[in-house]
Amino acid sequence: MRYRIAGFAALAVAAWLLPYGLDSYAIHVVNVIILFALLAVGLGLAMGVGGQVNLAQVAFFGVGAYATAILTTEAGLGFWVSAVLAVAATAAIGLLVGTPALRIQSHYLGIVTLGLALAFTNWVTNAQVAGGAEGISNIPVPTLPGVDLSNEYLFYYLELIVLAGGLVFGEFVVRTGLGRRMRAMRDDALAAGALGAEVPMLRMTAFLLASVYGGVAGVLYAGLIRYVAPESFGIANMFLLLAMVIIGGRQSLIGCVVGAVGLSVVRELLVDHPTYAQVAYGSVVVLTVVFAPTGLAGLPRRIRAAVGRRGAVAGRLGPFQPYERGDAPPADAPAVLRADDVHMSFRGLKALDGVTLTVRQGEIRGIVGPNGSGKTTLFNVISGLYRPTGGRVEFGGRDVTGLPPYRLARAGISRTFQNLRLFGDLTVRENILVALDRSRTVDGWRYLLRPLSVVRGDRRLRARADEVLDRYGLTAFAGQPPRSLPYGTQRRVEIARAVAARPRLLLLDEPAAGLNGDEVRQLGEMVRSIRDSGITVVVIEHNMGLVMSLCEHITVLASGAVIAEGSPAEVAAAPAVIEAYLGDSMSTDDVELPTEVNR
Ligand SMILES: Nc1ncnc2c1ncn2[C@@H]1O[C@H](COP(=O)(O)OP(=O)(O)OP(=O)(O)O)[C@@H](O)[C@H]1O
Repeated sequence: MRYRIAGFAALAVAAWLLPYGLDSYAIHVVNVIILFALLAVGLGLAMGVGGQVNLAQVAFFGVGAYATAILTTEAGLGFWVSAVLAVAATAAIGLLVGTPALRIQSHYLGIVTLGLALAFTNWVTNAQVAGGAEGISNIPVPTLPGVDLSNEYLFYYLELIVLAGGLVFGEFVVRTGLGRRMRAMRDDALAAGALGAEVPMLRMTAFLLASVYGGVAGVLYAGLIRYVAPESFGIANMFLLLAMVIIGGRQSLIGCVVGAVGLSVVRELLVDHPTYAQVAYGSVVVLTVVFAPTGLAGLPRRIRAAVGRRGAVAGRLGPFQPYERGDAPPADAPAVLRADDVHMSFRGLKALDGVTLTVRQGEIRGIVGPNGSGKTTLFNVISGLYRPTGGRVEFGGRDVTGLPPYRLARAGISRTFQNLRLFGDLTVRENILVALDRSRTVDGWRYLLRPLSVVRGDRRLRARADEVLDRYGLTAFAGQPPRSLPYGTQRRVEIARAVAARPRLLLLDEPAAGLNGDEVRQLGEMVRSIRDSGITVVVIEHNMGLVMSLCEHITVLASGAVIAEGSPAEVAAAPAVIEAYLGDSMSTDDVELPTEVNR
């Protein structure tokens, strides 16, 4: 830490002294590089942190620059008033460009944002108000009392301060709740939603952040160059910017700056050889993607991980510390969950065919059935991943049919997944933090206006996360990415994460899959303790030994319909169940299933 602070201090001093060694051309180049760095940080926030492909970043830059140009020259407003309006306009455009992200993702989103960016260059090339192909000149010099900003040496310091502010703010976002939820969404949007992260709002926030950085860079560009023309905001610069972010490392904001500086220097060196320049950028990008997919900034971590894998001793999984017992629910406890005649069809295939089910408060309910009988689909409907094609789901007496996962999670439904959906690039502690964090994305204004309250809130969450880690014996792995852990430990992290969301109803999808005998026994104790703390549990499981010993009630599904329900003994004796898949081998005192179902 001390080295890091010393490093930053040395860098700050070097940056402050830099203009003293530069001629007037070089300082101009540096000023342009800083603008690219600011753009790259914005792009890094949207793409690297939020996982949203955004090929409109240079268009945001253009909107900021053009809005400043138009407002100062045609509307006659002062530079700074125009600047504020220009950034607001860019933010509005950013939200507009982000709207498609609510429906489409990955390369499709890339195509749409690129299309919108091209539409922008087309518009400015043809619109009279934007000066057509000639652009707009005579933008006034920004005024600052006592500072002559027509002097590029002084403009450098303005840019430097803005870039430093942008970096600090970006890092602040990345390392606290908002950025953590965005990173969780990037790693696994589905799991993030199931833990209460408001995925649509987070996607819009990613575009909002990118556009604000783009807008600010645009304003500075207008003030620096005092002339705007369409070619500065075209596709060539967009790809250059993209290359900067990929080379530097999109998941690290510092990496984005490094990429911007590095590639700009290469561009400057190759300025007399434009043909080779394009080939050079392309080659560097390809080499980076192949040999350092996390970019230059990711290299130290990869090296550390590689060395650590050889040398370090893995931490030990501690024992689970049971929860304190809550009050036992009364015998006539109300229903927490009610599914009423739920249907779910996939292009004609009936995965659920009129499932009706009531789960009372304080129960541990087992859901069993042959492969493909609709168990996971039922969970997906209850947790909002699928909107049922028919029927109704009630939670806590309220109709919640078709609500999005994040709303159901916030209402008190939490779940795990059959194939583990941990956030791979977050640490174990951060995985827990995402679940603990209930702040609303719309409260993101606090980052600007009440940053200290954000910091305090995050500190409280971290203390609670440490308690959760301690209870589940995971403290030794707190700082590690989950994928480095043994499978059984990962399963435990997922359960800890689901319970950290403080649900009233916990859905566990095959929690014993892949566990050894001792781990299954521990799992049983864990689930019982979770229930005793006051959380109702529904568990899908193929391990019949576990189901029979753990669940008071079992629902059996076959071909998407409930074929039996009752106590373990009743279910085991039901002829329909035996016929459906359990076979004669099933009885209450012989609970092992044939190997193909006992996994
Ligand atoms: N998204 C989907 N698109 C198309 N078909 C689906 C989809 N999800 C599930 N199905 C189909 O619905 C049926 C029920 O699947 P589901 O995963 O719910 O069964 P399951 O009882 O959980 O099975 P398993 O025990 O193997 O996990 C299967 O035939 C499956 O192929």
